[in-house]
Order: sequence, then structure tokens, then C-alpha cells
Amino acid sequence: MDVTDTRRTGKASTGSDDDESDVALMDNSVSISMVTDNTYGTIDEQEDAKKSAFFGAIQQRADGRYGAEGWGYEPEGVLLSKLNVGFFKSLWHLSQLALTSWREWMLFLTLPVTVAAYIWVGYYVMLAPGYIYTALINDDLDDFIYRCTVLLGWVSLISVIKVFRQFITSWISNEWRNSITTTIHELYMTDLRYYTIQINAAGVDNPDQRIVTDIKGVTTEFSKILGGSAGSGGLYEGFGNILWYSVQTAQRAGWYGLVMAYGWSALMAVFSVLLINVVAPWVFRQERFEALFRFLHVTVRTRAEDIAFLGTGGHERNSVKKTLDHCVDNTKKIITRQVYLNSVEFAFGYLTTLIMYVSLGIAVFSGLAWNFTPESERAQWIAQTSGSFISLLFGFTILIQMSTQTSDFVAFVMRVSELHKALLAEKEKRSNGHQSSAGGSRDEALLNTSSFSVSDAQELQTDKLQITSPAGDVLVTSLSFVLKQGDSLLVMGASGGGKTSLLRVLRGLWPASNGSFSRPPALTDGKGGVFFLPQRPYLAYELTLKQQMMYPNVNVECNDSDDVFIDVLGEVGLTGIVRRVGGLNVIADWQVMLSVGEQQRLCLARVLWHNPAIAILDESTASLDVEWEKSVYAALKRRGVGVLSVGHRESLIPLHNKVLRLKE
Ligand SMILES: Nc1ncnc2c1ncn2[C@@H]1O[C@H](COP(=O)(O)OP(=O)(O)OP(=O)(O)O)[C@@H](O)[C@H]1O
Repeated sequence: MDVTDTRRTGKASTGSDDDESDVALMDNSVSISMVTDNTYGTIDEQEDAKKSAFFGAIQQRADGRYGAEGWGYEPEGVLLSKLNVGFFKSLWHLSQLALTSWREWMLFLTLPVTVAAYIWVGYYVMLAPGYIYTALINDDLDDFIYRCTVLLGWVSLISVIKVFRQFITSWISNEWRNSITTTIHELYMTDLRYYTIQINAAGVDNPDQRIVTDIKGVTTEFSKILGGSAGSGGLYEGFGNILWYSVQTAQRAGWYGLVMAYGWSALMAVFSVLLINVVAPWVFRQERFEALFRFLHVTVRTRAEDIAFLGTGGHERNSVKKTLDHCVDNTKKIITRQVYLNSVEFAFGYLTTLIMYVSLGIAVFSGLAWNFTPESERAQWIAQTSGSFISLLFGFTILIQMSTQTSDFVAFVMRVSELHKALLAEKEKRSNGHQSSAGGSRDEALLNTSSFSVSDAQELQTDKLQITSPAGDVLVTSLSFVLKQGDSLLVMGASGGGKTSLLRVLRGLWPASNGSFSRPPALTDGKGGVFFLPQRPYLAYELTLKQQMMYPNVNVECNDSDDVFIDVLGEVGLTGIVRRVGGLNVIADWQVMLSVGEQQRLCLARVLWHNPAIAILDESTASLDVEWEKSVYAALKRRGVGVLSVGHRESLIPLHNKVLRLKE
């Protein structure tokens, strides 16, 4: 048996091989089922576990992410990123996140109104040369001065409208970014989804990049696509021009002028839409490579000291180079494919002038134009008809150019909507779990599965708990114990045996594959409940020393005097740092300021300050010397905190009432 009651024996026991019963009742407070080789269930049962959604999602993710072409390659995502029905559905989906209030709708509607004003004033600017030519041909100075003055007025007005259009386009982009990011943040940063999305969501790589860069890409590009930018008109201008100048062209050049313009544009549009799908998937892929490239560099920066201790950074150099190669090779593919698109775009741009002259020629030489145009107004007719025609074709040009420029946009939209859908799926899954369980805070309730309940009693209880890793390996088959306030249980066992996994299940990060457990709520405001301390010290960004101790409840009202915090720091041997850093209320880069041991002590100070009913410590004293380790456990005992520790060190055994050894 591998359970030792140190209160009874006073020393550690390693257990004997001939006693491997499933359940070991040690005393009234703790009953423990041990994992032994013969409790692993049949092969069929294990296969069933592997078929769980949990496992399925992980497997899909692994297959997608580490494909034959290495990191960052995901064929399904690449194929998805096309200008097709799926894209428009995703775009619609994101628009609903962007337009959530009447204010956003008002802003959104300001844009077409502004563009309509722009087209209307632009029409008068377009007419002006015709009038000026007529005044010149008629040698009419007064008319010439009048026409020039009017033109000055229109030109001033159109400049103001254009500036406003730019302003409103950028403003809308920023507002949309805020709305979409806020909605996605809300989903991502709530109910531990920033964790579970990584375990469960198939194919959603680099959520950080999608949130930080891709959403901005969506909103910037979309506002430009609708409203235009400094260099090009937008969708509204394109359609506005087509509508207005179709009428004008038909009136001036007759129906065949229209047929020429529409026929020519339709031809180019078909080419462009076909060619856009040659580029878009590779842009999607590029985003993946860029994200990975940045991530590897961030890792080199944040783990610089570890890498420098371990070696020369050769592997990291190779990794970043390999990823750079992927970025560069993929960019070459994009550039090559872009040639086709550019050919269509440029050819269309230059040939437009030719098409215009041909159409005018047909109107003139067929006798239509001169039939109804007085001699004195022929110059005006030529100038205004060509202006109309060019404006009509410009409308089409805008639309066609836009389709060649949307490859980035398609990629951004697909990546952001993929993340949003994955987050919604996570939320849905948790809500379903919630329906079948009872009680607890919002945070805990959403973590609930049918196997978990929040108890009012300040104790942790597991009943025949089975734990399965995301890869489908059964780590613990049937574990039952009760841990009351003031009790202490040490979980030991081989590396990879499932110790931290047990804590993951108790926290609610992984589902239990069988059995059940109950515990007080975690992370309630301030004190009490269960406090989990992870294996690696975590010191949050931009917090003072005092707030680090209050973390995660940094915003709760705290009436404790500074002395309380200083006393707690004293209990973990950190009084010195208060003076060193300049007080309790100073923000510093704690990862750099403190040694790993000091970081671990500060995290332990957190547990002591919170004074929970139960503390769950994952190798939390590994960097402390034995004397300080003893001292910290004594401080927990003084407070009557129930302790569940995971650890390897023999020195921990006498500090606990019970020891549970997980077998391999
Ligand atoms: N996200 C994951 N996906 C798949 N398998 C995982 C995942 N996390 C952990 N595992 C596997 O689950 C097993 C148990 O891991 P766990 O972290 O519980 O080990 P441990 O007993 O705490 O080990 P150590 O003492 O080394 O910290 C290991 O084989 C590990 O590889």
C-alpha cells in the first residue's frame, strides 16, 4: 500500500508490492484509492476514453498544427480562406459584433451619406471643364471667370468632404476594433477560456495574434473597403459612381456606351474574382507563419537567461531561421500569384482610356452625337461625355481593384471569425455542463460538470475520481479522499504520473473522466475557499508588491494595514525586499527584480495573506531551503489551512499528515 499516515508511523513509507488494493482506508478523514497497474481498465474502456470529445479535439489540433510541412502548417485553414459563401457568412458574423449600439449604426450610416455628397459634388467638378472649354471657344471672358469661380467653390467643398470621409473611415475602424475586440476579450478572458481554448479548440493557433493584429486588420481593411482610403475609392464610391454615371453616360453616349462600359468591366471582374482565390489562401498561411515567427522571438526574449545558461541558442537560431524561411518562401508565392492580379488591375486601368475613346468615336462617327449637339457645344459634349464615361469606368475600377486587394482581408476575417466561433463553442460546452450541476459562484458554476459540485463545507472530497489526459491516457483510475481544514495531504509519484493533472481536474481545467468531487469555491473575493498555487511562480504585470500578494483579488477593498502585509512577507523571509524595492506600493518588473526563489516566496505570501480554507500547492516550495519550507508549512498550520501539496522532496513528508503516492 502506498499511503502513509505520518501521524501514526512518524516516518515515510514506500509501501510494499504485495499490497495493492484499490481502496486504502487510512483513518476517518482520508480514504484513498490507489492507481495500480491492474486498475487501468480494459483496452476497450481505454479506447472509449480516447474517443471522448476532449481527446478528439486535441488530436485534430495536433494533426492540423504539426503537419508534414512542420510548424504553422494547417491545410484546412488555408483552403478555407477563400472569397466564397463561407467568407461572406464569416463577415456577416463579425459585422454583428461590430454594430452593437445605435451610436455605431449612426457612425456606420454617416459613411454612405458622406460618400454620396462626395459623388454629387464630384459630378459638378466633372462638368466644369466642359463649360470652361465652351467659354474659351466662344471667347467669353465673363463666362470664363464665372465658370472658374464656381469651380473653385466646388473644389473647396469636395476637399472638405474628402477630408471628412477619411476622418470618418478611420474613426469607424477604431470603433469597430474596440467593439469586436471587447466582445472577443470578454469571451476569451472569462471562465478560464484563455486556458481551455488551447486544450480544446482544434486548429485555433495563436489566439493572441488573432486578437491583437488580425482584428485590427479586419476593421482597418473593412472600413477602407467601404469608405475608401487616401489612394482609392471604396465600395460606396464604386457603386455610387456606377449608378449615377450609368444614367449620365446613357444620356450622353447612348445605350452602346453603357454596353461597352459594362461589358468591359464584367470581363475584368470575372478575371479578378477568379484570381483573388489564387492569392487569398496563401495570405492566410502567411499570417500563421508571421505569428509563429513573432512568438519564437518573444520566447527568446522572455527566456533569454534560461537559453543562455543551457547553451548557445543554436536550436533557437535554427527555429527562427526555419520560420523566417517559411515566411519568405510563402511571401514569394504571394508575390508570384499577385502578378496575375496586378496584370488584370493595371491592364484594366490603362485600357479604360482606350475604351472611352472608342465609345466616343462610335457615338460621333455613327452620327448620334452631332445630331443633337449644337456646334458651339461640341467641346462641352466631348469633355462631359468623356468625364461621365471615365467616372463610370472608375466606379468599376474601384470594385475590381478592391477585389484584388481583399486577399489580406479575407485571411483576417477567416482567422478572427474562427477564433470567435471556437470561443462560442467553448462557452456552449461549459453552459451545458452547468445545466447539469448545482451551486457556486459564476466562475465556478461555469466550470461545473456533472462530476463537480461546490460545497459549503470547508473540505475537499473526491469520490472514485478518474483522470484521463487529453491524449486519452488514463492517469488515475479511482481516487477517493476527504481533506478537511487543518488536514494536510502530500501527493507524490513519478514524474508524468498525473499529480498536476489531479490539480487540473480539481480546479476544473480538465474534466474528470469518471467519479466526482466537491470543494469550496476557488478565487472568491478576498479570503477563504480554495487557493491553487501553480508550479511556476506567476507574478502579474503592473502590480505593486502589495497587490502581488492580493492577486488575483487585486480589486477587492482591503482594510489591512501595511504591517499585515509586512508580517506575511516576514513569514516567507521576504521582509528585506520591501526596503530594497522602495516600499509595498511600488510597481516593478518582478520577474527581473526577484530571484526565482524570491518569486516563489512571494507567491507563498499570497496564500498566507488569503488565508484560504484549503491551499493546493504544486511544488510550491521547491526553490526554498528545508528550513524555510518548514517555516512556511508551520505558518499554514497556524492558520488552520487544509493543505494538499504535490512534491517530490522527502523533506515534505513529515510536514503532512497523509501521503498519497501515485504509481506509474
Ligand atoms: N495538455 C496535455 N495534453 C496531453 N497530455 C498531457 C497534457 N498535459 C499533461 N499531459 C500528460 O499527462 C501526464 C501527466 O502530467 P502531469 O503534469 O500531471 O504530471 P506530473 O505527475 O505532475 O509530473 P511532474 O512531476 O513531472 O510535474 C503526462 O504524461 C503528460 O505528458
